[in-house]
Amino acid sequence: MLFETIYQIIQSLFIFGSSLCLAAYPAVSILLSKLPKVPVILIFAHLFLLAPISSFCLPTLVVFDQAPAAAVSKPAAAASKTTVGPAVKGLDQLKISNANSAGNSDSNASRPQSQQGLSSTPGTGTATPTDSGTPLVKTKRRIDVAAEYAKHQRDRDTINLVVVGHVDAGKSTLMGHLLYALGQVNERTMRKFERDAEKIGKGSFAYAWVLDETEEERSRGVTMDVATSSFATKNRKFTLLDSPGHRDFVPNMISGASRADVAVLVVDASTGEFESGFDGNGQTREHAILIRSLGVRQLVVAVNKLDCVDWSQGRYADILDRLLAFLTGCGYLREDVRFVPVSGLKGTNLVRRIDDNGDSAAPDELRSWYVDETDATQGKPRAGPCLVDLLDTFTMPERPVSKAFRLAVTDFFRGGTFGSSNSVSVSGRIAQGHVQVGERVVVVPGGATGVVRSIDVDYVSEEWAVAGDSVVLMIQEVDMQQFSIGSVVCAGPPAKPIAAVQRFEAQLVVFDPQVPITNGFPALMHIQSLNVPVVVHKIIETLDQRTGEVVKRRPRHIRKGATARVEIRSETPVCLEVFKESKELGRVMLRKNGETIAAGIVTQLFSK
Ligand SMILES: Nc1nc2c(ncn2[C@@H]2O[C@H](COP(=O)(O)OP(=O)(O)OP(=O)(O)O)[C@@H](O)[C@H]2O)c(=O)[nH]1
Repeated sequence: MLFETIYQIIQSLFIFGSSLCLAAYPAVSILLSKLPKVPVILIFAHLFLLAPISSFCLPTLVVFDQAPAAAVSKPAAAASKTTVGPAVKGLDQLKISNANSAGNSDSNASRPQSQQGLSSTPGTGTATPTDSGTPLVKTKRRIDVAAEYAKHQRDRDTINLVVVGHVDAGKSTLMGHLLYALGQVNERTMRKFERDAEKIGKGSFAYAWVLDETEEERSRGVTMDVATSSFATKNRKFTLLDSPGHRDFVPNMISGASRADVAVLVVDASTGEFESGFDGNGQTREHAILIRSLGVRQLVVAVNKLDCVDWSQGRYADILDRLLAFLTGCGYLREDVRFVPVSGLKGTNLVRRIDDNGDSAAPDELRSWYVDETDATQGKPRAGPCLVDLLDTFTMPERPVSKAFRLAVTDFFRGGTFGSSNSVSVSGRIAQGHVQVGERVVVVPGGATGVVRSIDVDYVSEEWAVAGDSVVLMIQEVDMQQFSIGSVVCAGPPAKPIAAVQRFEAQLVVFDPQVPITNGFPALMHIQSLNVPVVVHKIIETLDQRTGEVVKRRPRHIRKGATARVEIRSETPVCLEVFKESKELGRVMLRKNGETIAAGIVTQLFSK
């Protein structure tokens, strides 16, 4: 304070002196002109000296007039344009924020400070310190993802569609042909698939090659892992998950199905083939039960290879009756299940109706009976809907966007599009919530944190993603060893991450195990993409499936088809949610000796 006062007095004296000199200058110069011997140069030198000093003093005075607090409370737009030194408290903070919004600084600077990420919320676009305290997150402005999603929901919402069915039912051929007919595969590629498939004696698999991409799958003519693709119909966008039908690959099929909203169940209508998929241990039954247990409600049944039975209406009707009885018995609603007669190989009834404006090559047998009943009542029968028509009417499932972010990891690998060695790319479907670039996330189990550096949604780079999106997140500042299949990436603090437990209670529906389930029964538990050994530690009680009332307490075993409450223990920590909190992360499936024996929901978690 004292220094300031003295400094101000000196400045005032200088200003007063220089003003006096200026005012007196004309009179003095006349006087000097009469006295040529006086050293005029000295007087001019004095004036020149005073001028710069006073021009320096004036702004300095203005700065000291402003209290530091006033500078902080100024809007950021004004503050970011002021080139005042770092001594002015508060402005250095703004500079960090602006520097962090590289490439976005213009738009950021013009917004009020409250919107510039100056809040202390982690991962919200501020200079978030790392463990070592250094600013880490080079984020863009914080996006209100829920609001953005609400605005663009219709344009961007994608339905995850899984294709299931018994081995060789024709799933890959059907979907490969559909993708080709929708223009997702170009002519040249298709002709190449045909030539190459022909060369190895697998000509009939050419369309399947669109989805079966590995050499082993192609040479064996068997899908082994889930293939992902995408396509759009008039009103819907789909992420397609083509799953394997062979019983050896059911775990892969579960991994695909656990990401699905809706399904196409493909059945082979040819003589004897429908029966081998449906009766006994066929995968038609197992897949239908599995996807229902995983939460899939809406189903299109593609009755395929009808060309092999001359498009027989009787065969179609028989398959429809048998499947409908079975499907409604295992929890599907009649109105959520639709049937369509098709040939994946010939491309019949896939993307066009078989009436006049549609497929001119459609067989007359099919034309004769496959009519749309609603139009028939108006006296002008037209062909029934094709596969794409039915896909187009799937109801968009609700996305739990407002819940805390959770992504169950399906796959992970070091680095990513930026080739950064200290980052890990993880793929999976967002089970709930949303995420954006720059956000801090936590990996469970383990609790390691990292920062989302990039997001790919269906192979397109995006700033944010929401529940239901199939994504690849590149996460920085986290070690690859922190991840495993089944890890769950969660919103960072202060949000509560998912629990990782080794003991929990579940309500199971038991299918048809070879050996009855008793206390201490070992099994393999599937949750999302994770398979983990567990033990049914204790059967608590059996329940009435319809009313939920207790039938028997502490029974010795669980009968086929019964519902029971059990305690399950796992060898390693598993990320789980109680079903009523999260439908996606609260479902479990038990398998034993390659057979699905039970499916259910998590009802309680125990920390120890
Ligand atoms: N005639 C006829 N053959 C078909 C039809 N659809 C598929 N196929 C044949 O059935 C065989 C198996 O087809 P895929 O598409 O590989 O069957 P898939 O269900 O995907 O097999 P997996 O995934 O390994 O279970 C191939 O030889 C196809 O050409 C059809 O509509 N009609």
